[in-house]
Amino acid sequence: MVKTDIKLDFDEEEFLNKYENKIKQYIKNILSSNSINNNIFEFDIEDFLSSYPEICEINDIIIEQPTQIEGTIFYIFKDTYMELYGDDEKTSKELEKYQIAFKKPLGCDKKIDEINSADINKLVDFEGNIIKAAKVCALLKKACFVCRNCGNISYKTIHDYFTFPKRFCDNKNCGAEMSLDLNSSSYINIQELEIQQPIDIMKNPDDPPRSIRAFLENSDGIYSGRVDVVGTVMKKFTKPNMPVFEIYVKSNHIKLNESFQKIEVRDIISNTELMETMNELGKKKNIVEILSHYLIPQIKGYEMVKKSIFLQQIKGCTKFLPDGSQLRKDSHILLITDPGIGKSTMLRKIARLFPQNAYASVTTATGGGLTANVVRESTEIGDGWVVKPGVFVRANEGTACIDELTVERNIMKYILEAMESQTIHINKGGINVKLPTKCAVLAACNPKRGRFDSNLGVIEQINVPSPLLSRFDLIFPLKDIPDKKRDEEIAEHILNTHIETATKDYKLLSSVEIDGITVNEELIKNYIIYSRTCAYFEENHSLFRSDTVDEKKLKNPHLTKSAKKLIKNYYIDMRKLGEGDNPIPVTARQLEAAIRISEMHAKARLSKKVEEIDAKVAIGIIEECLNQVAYDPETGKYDIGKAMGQLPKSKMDKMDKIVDIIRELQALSDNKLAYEQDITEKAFEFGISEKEVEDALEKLKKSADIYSPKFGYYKVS
Ligand SMILES: Nc1ncnc2c1ncn2[C@@H]1O[C@H](COP(=O)(O)OP(=O)(O)OP(=O)(O)O)[C@@H](O)[C@H]1O
Repeated sequence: MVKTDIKLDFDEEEFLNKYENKIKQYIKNILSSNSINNNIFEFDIEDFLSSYPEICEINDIIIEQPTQIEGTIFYIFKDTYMELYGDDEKTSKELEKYQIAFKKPLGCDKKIDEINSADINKLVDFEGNIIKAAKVCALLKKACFVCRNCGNISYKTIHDYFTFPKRFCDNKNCGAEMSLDLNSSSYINIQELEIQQPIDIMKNPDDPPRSIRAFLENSDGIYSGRVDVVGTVMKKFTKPNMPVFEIYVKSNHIKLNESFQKIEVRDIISNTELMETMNELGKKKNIVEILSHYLIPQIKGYEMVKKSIFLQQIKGCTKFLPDGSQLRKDSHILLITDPGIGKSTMLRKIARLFPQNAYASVTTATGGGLTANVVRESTEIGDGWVVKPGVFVRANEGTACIDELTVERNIMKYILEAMESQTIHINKGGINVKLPTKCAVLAACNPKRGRFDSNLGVIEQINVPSPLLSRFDLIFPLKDIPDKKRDEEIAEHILNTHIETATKDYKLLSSVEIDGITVNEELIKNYIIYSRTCAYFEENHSLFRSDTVDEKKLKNPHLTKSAKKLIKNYYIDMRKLGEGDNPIPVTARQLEAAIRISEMHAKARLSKKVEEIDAKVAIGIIEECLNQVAYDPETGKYDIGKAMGQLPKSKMDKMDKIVDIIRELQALSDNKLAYEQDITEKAFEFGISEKEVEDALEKLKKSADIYSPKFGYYKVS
């Protein structure tokens, strides 16, 4: 008879009579075929019941009394282990470090906002996003007690973290209080987490999501991601001498959720009819335009922007270099919009499309809120330093929708790393960790002066430093220019949207028939997942059915010779325009953007190759962008500097000219200073207006190329 070290309120004798042999046989089978990781023996309830369906009631017993059953099963495990591998003192002591973790219990999955006091001491299974993670600490798990009176030694498993363990000698004629021998006790890793209800599984996504504190035993350190947790609901006094408790979850089985696409794709490839529908859709001409149009039905117009956003959701091809590093497949898009044209509506719509898509408005989030924060907060264990994943981390594998984007230089490097290498390194407060940010960025902001001015460079109109600006594949200025026809269309659209949402008689916002196929938001989402993961390559199906998807084996479309030729010729022709003293029209970044967008378009057509049509569309989108942000009306030429963060070359030339004028005037004057009036007059001879002189002097002072030792006078630095 085994004796657990916990006061039992269940009949262990009866439990063992009924189940011990089958549990022992199950453990023996597992031990002989698997190694034990991390000192955790995972008791897979679902797997156990598949071998012993006749005792399915054991699942409910475990759910109702997990702590007691964990103790009993541990001692059965210990007996079995020693039967198999020897029962010497050393093995017995070694085994003290082991733990039992329950996984895949049946019928106890809950949403975080459903976990309450009725679940105390019961097993629950829930999923959520890690919003806070403390550093890994050591927990006294198996306390060793020694009786100073009679020398008796005994062990006690610690389940309740918030009461320090005590023990009295269980020798008959002793009963003295035992003392804790910390050196002979055994410890395990423990990490405190805060896990939040995912919005996509909330009844009302607009409610504030609830979170719960979880203590993860045997943690290797997990700081972000969506996780499945199996644990026991515990209670902790909130205040001494008050019978009021806070609830938390103690767990030793947490699993990073499978990648979202994988779960969705598995549902899709098991639905032959759905796949046939989508393969039919993929064959339609202009399928990309059609689906892009219906992606954000509540916003009228901006078809090119919607197409780019639709393609961004599909993502480029998964490619690895020989050293295993991955080429960025995400396209980042920046919308610079006049007020009130619908950017927030677009971003929120995309953020709600998939669980991996996340929304943040920089006016509320700090820089760390975008990448990750390491802050000191009240924690139950550890020294208070916690990691709080930001929107780029929460959007891993999805899209980070960043509204009101403004970036101060001091946080730029973090965002640059997140967007380019798609990871962020954290090393603060004793926490040193790398978090994945494999997300596309869909950012939007208003121009500083309220309206976008095509004569000015982008960098002059928004608060985004140039190194960051050059990471965006596409920059679209959306201007609110009064236009009778367009205003009528938008007014009609907004009014109809309001009528439909009031009468619930959806037309604009509902599904649309395409050659007998009903296309609604659900189908578009499935289509995006189907094309993004290249599940239309049948040879990929086996990958998605396996436990882990080896992305290196994933089949992707690749550039055909004709597509490659088209992109290369476009790039070379554009570069020719920058020869001599002309501004540089495009750089290699636009070349890579063209490759990524071509791949997205090919996948959006469910094509197994990236063909000329895809390259043409990609070049068209990039040219549309360049026309709006890189075209310099003054010179009539493309100047990528105007778009990607430098001043237009025409403006730079004028500023250089003004510095030359100051230098000349300095040399001619007694006080070696150039008077502003003289600078303006001289500049006028070169066609530089007074306003341009004023702006240039301001910029030159800011960049310390010149300085003003006396009001109205300037000197070259
Ligand atoms: N082209 C459009 N089609 C349909 N609705 C539109 C359009 N433009 C604006 N709206 C409506 O106008 C309102 C303002 O939109 P939204 O808040 O997204 O604008 P915004 O660009 O974020 O404004 P701001 O830049 O000032 O924050 C929304 O209700 C939106 O539906």
